[in-house]
Amino acid sequence: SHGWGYADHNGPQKWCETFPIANGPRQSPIDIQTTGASYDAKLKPLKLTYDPATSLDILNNGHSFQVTFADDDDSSILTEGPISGTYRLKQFHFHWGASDDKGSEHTVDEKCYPAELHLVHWNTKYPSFGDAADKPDGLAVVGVFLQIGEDNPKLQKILDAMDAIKSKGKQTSFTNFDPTCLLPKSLEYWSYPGSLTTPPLHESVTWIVCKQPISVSSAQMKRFRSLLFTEEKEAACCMVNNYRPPQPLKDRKVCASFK
Ligand SMILES: NS(=O)(=O)c1ccc(C(=O)NCc2ccc(F)cc2)cc1
Ligand SMILES: [Zn+2]
Repeated sequence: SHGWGYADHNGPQKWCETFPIANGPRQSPIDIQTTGASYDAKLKPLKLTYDPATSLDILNNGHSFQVTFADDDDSSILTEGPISGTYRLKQFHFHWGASDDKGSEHTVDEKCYPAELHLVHWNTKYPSFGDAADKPDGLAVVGVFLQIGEDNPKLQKILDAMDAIKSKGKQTSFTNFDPTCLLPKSLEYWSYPGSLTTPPLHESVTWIVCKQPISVSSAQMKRFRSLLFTEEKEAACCMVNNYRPPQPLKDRKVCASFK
């Protein structure tokens, strides 16, 4: 199993052997040091316009599970915020830990959350996601932290679909889902120039990390952890700790949309 993963033999500490950009100047995630983030009055509020008709299916890709969207028109888009132009929603996915004390990719003053949601968008100045994915202004990912609290009813449809995508490569229809329901009440955010947090680690992402988390219960987190990294025919390995640790900030500034 030569492919990258999250185990000791193929995990984040090894990715630089195949993807040297892993040690590049604008890698993600990072630890967001709140006192170092500067309020930028020029930053606009995020504008997320999603059409539930664009949701297609849910897939276990062996690294996470993702809900994929039709992106052949401007039905589900991100505009305003720190970006210029229009970015189309391609997919969303999560990262999480083996226990509630870890799992997020970004951290806030070294605080970890049990999970992090990523809504992945690509810049329509390029013809497709694949074309945008390696351009410095190609992608914009909205990150939302999950914190342990009450059962989150908005996750129910996702959790119910998990039984059908337990192992790597499994996929099932997932229609009429509006990811707006996964966003926190406040869309105040931090933003910084970064990268994909998994190989190929392209430095093409404008990161937009929401300050306010959404809730998930411990029981719901246990269901995330029942997914498998492995294919049906392989020895089962639970999908947990599928997160990259924070990377050096280097010569970057984090800006804040709020005081
Ligand atoms: N965790 S994250 O939000 O930073 C993230 C988002 C998307 C991808 C991705 O699409 N990878 C496959 C891929 C990458 C480049 C391509 F050109 C084609 C497919 C990876 C990581
Ligand atoms: Zn991600």
